[in-house]
Amino acid sequence: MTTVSLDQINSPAQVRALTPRQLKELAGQLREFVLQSVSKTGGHLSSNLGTVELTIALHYVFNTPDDRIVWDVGHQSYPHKILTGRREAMAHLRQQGGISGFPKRSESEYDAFGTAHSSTSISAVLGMAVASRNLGLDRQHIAVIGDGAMTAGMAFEALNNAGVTPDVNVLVVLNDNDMSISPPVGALNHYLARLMSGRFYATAKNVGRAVLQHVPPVLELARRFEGHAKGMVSPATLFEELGFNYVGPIDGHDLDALVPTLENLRALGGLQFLHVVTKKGQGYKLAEADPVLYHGPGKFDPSVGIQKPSAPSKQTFTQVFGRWLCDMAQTDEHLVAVTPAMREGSGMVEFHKQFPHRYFDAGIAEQHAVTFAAGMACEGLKPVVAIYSTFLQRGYDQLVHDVALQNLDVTFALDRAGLVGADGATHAGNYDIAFLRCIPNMVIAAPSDENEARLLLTTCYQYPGPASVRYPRGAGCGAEVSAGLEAVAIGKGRVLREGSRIAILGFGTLVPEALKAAQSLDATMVDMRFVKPIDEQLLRQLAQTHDAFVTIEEGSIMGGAGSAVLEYFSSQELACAVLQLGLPDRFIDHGEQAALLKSLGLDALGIESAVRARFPAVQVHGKCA
Ligand SMILES: Cc1ncc(C[n+]2csc(CCOP(=O)(O)OP(=O)(O)O)c2C)c(N)n1
Ligand SMILES: CC(=O)[C@@H](O)[C@H](O)COP(=O)(O)O
Ligand SMILES: [Mg+2]
Repeated sequence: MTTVSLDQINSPAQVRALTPRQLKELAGQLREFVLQSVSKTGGHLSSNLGTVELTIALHYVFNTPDDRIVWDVGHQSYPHKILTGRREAMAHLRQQGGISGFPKRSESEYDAFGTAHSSTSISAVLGMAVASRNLGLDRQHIAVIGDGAMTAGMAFEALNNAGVTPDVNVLVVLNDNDMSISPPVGALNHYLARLMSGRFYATAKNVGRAVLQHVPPVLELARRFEGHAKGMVSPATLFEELGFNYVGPIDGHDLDALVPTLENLRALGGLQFLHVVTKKGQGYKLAEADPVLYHGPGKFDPSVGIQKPSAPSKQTFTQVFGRWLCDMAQTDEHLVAVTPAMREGSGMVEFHKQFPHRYFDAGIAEQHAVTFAAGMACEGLKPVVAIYSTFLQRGYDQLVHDVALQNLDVTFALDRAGLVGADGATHAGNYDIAFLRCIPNMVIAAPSDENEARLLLTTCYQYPGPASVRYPRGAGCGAEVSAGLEAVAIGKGRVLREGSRIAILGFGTLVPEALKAAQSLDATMVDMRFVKPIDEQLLRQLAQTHDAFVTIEEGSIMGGAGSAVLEYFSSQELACAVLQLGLPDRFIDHGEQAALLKSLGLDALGIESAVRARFPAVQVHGKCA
């Protein structure tokens, strides 16, 4: 028998031509390739090591791309990318101009649906399945969803809808590795653990394999659904109650179990639910031992694993928040903190350790997290919801209807505001200023550096209503952070530099770059601190002494802080020229944050030249004539 080589596999059709033994060889090579490749580029490692066999089995059994596979979150889709013609492109994964870290329809016909925000897969495949049914197309639709992603309400909304949708082929593959990014939370996790435990798992694995070998598959499954082989499957699981045929749990690393089971399910069609058990980090001992650390590492040497940096690096905004949270919690016993499944990314590991009873991981459930905080605020607790800007999009109605409308005292720590780098457009926090500004009662703070972040967190926390503090991924200019818990006046900016004719109004962490430009232009530079309420008094004063304004923010220009300035001037019938700098009206793909900002003209030089181009008198004379 010939040996298979991953180098020669460029499409699933080639996978389908392999023998069972060759499929196993391929799995070994694919896993090694994923490890080597991610160690060079950085990316989501543990989840991908865990989906190698499942990916091979799915492409082997199903007729992709005609059959549709939707990868939930999509952070586990690297083996799929490699088998669908993107092996070489993996060298530029998540880099500017390179392929995305998530499935993307424009990238490949095999990427049936763009994902990255979790728990969308079942809704998407249900929609596709209805379309196939209505268009008379005979195809399969598969959602691969993790146990973490399964905790979101949206996944259950889709199951609920699917259960009463006639004549659709939907296979949900629950990839249960007993991990979210952090250890999983919630009662569903306990339920899945019960399904997996004891005799059910052992029996399904051993007896199931024997039966599948000796009994015609379709017949065997039909028998099971009639209840004649109930010892092999869990009786009346939640998923069966919702209208699916539940099969499993089976070992998701065992191709001999996966392939025939999937073949059976394909033959059956209709609503199928397959529970597979995998290990996050499978095959790389260090990741198996610490799947959290290896969830989304940067570059590392796989022979030694991730090492602690030798030199201390700059403090990130996330770390500033994490320290502030612990310090504030020490002084105020009413403080409670909520995360929708992002403990590590939001800097809450230490808070969880120190205040376990005041820490709440709501699961991947942003909507619930926001309203849960609202409920606590009603009763006198002071919740801090730490949430990525992009994920707050999921909790928008809850923010408007449950928090702001009732003017409840909830503080939102909005991490990953602005461009996020390697995750790209799906994760960019570009819209929060625009979507928060229009909500009555909201206070919106945009700190310009690390120390300002601490000051504004305290200020917003002390404000007895809904307030948000937005800060970006990574470090800022490296400002020293005071140890105190001082507050500043709400809605007041600070003048950093007095110049003439042109005033630059900075909102957030582009202020240091804008200040450099202001120096070259001899412009006034203001750190506005707040987008809402905006410092009207200062704007009025500046309007009397300046001819032109420049606003700058790491957020969408449309509806952003610059728009707030324009709205104020217009309401006062002040005819000031305003140049709005920020993020343009298009999605910005992955790439290194600083390089992307530069390419958008949002570094000091870019700001300066935009100002000179718009207000040419400055260029000629150094300032407006
Ligand atoms: C709406 C949303 N909230 C949070 C996240 C961040 N996130 C990405 S992967 C992940 C954990 C997913 O767990 P699971 O589905 O079990 O996949 P695993 O990582 O175990 O492979 C989280 C919380 C997200 N992508 N989307
Ligand atoms: C897939 C996903 O949503 C997360 O893993 C995300 O990539 C984390 O981003 P950070 O690295 O910015 O925490
Ligand atoms: Mg998981």
